[in-house]
Amino acid sequence: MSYSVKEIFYTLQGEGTHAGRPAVFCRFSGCNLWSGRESDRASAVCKFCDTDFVGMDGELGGKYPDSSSLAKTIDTLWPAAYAASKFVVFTGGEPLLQLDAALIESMHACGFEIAIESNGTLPVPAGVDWVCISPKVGSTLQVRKGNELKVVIPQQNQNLDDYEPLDFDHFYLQPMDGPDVERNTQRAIELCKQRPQWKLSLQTHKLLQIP
Ligand SMILES: C[S@@+](CC[C@H](N)C(=O)[O-])C[C@H]1O[C@@H](n2cnc3c(N)ncnc32)[C@H](O)[C@@H]1O
Ligand SMILES: Nc1nc2[nH]cc(C(=O)O)c2c(=O)[nH]1
Ligand code: SF4
Ligand SMILES: [Mg+2]
Repeated sequence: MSYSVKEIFYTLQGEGTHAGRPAVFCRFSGCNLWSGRESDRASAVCKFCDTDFVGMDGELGGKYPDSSSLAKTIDTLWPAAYAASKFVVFTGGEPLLQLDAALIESMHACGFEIAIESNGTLPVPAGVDWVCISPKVGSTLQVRKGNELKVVIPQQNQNLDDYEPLDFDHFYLQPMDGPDVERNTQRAIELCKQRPQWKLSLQTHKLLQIP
């Protein structure tokens, strides 16, 4: 199968458990919860997205004809002398619309540990090494276990009680970026203190002004 990729870049993971860890990000085009068009945002299931995932016009974006060509391109961004710590994050858009067994196999063959950032509405294929799920109110959460659950707050009609029984190793509250980010951050801090099952996840790449 071919893959539609918006961009591929090497940076530090900004969020969650692996914040600060060098990673190649592969951002797939397209999402099942928003078209990516501003004119559709108000009527989308997910209305607060901070990301342009439309088209294939970013750095190293394009249509990759097969898994080995995509894996090879991702591998070129990793410093060759440090092959033991190869780490790729598949995101989007929604990566589980495209990530399949062939690409997982090709990434492992290149020596990569594989992480995903997903909205949790689609099944996770076998072989993914780190599963981060960020549920969206108004969508049906299919993935109920994984490594980290990263809930963006606040969302209308959100109830953290719905998430606390799920089978994740880490529970994060991430303040929604936008005009109210400071207020949302204070709210996240208060909620973590009230419900210490949760930890704070900041989007450190934005604070650092790196990709
Ligand atoms: C752009 S999404 C792509 C992956 C996947 N579609 C998902 O939603 O998890 C990557 C991460 O950014 C988070 N995110 C998106 N918009 C945000 C915003 N305005 N403020 C804080 N986090 C945001 C998402 O919840 C998700 O954890
Ligand atoms: N540095 C950095 N860390 C990230 N963690 C999750 C991201 C995403 O957009 O999925 C992201 C991103 O876009 N950049
Ligand atoms: S599900 Fe993820 S990629 Fe899709 S619109 Fe929401 S935050 Fe953006
Ligand atoms: Mg991002």
